[in-house]
Amino acid sequence: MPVRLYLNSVGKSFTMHLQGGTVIPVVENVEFSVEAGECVVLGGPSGAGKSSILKMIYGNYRCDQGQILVNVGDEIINIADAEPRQVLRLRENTIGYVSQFLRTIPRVSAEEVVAEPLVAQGTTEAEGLETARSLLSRLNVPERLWKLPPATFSGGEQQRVNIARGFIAHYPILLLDEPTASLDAANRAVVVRLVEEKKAKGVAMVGILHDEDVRQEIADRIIDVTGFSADVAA
Ligand SMILES: Nc1ncnc2c1ncn2[C@@H]1O[C@H](COP(=O)(O)OP(=O)(O)OP(=O)(O)O)[C@@H](O)[C@H]1O
Repeated sequence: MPVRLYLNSVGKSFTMHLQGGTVIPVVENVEFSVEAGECVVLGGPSGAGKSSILKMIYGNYRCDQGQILVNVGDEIINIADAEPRQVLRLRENTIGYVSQFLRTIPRVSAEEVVAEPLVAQGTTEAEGLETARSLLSRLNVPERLWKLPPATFSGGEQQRVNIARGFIAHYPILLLDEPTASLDAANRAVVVRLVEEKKAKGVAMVGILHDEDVRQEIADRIIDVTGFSADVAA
């Protein structure tokens, strides 16, 4: 299977400018690749750097060292030195992010919120909404809510709207940031199936999943981030 994502000697530290420039080293020499159709789960204790690695891949955090290479058609792009405009383009067509938290936009209905990334990729509005409704239904979001803005939804309902939004579009690379946290068993099982469907389509995934059962079901490989610890004492 072709490699879709390759992290080469990636390192990250935070400089706390308001605390006299204290430097907090997080990870160094992070090295792994993810193939099409594979789900790699980042493991290790709290504070080991799992979220930081995911955020660097998504271009939210700059990495200080190394390369984060993604395959885009015939091109290889290094996210570590990509321009912000290039990062935004990657987020439209190449890298998706499924997280627990929904940023609600006032007056936009749940089905439109979900359909938006697919419509942005060129699908018609009608088809986007139809796919959105089918995902909302699979994730057990009650039909009476589909035309309402999610701002007033319960925490769990908002989370499921966000999961539907994260899975709807076609990205060759998908980042999973605790997508099953606080879901009930039925909806966890739906997420597991959605991940399996993405694998079958050749999507390369990197995830943070604390739920042991879900991890067992979807992880093809677990990478312990502790091995990349940049602890100054080490
Ligand atoms: N924006 C930031 N500014 C300063 N320090 C940060 C920032 N983000 C993360 N860190 C620090 O980097 C280290 C790794 O954090 P990170 O969130 O990546 O760990 P994690 O393995 O995902 O932890 P958890 O499982 O608890 O979410 C922590 O010591 C954290 O305090």
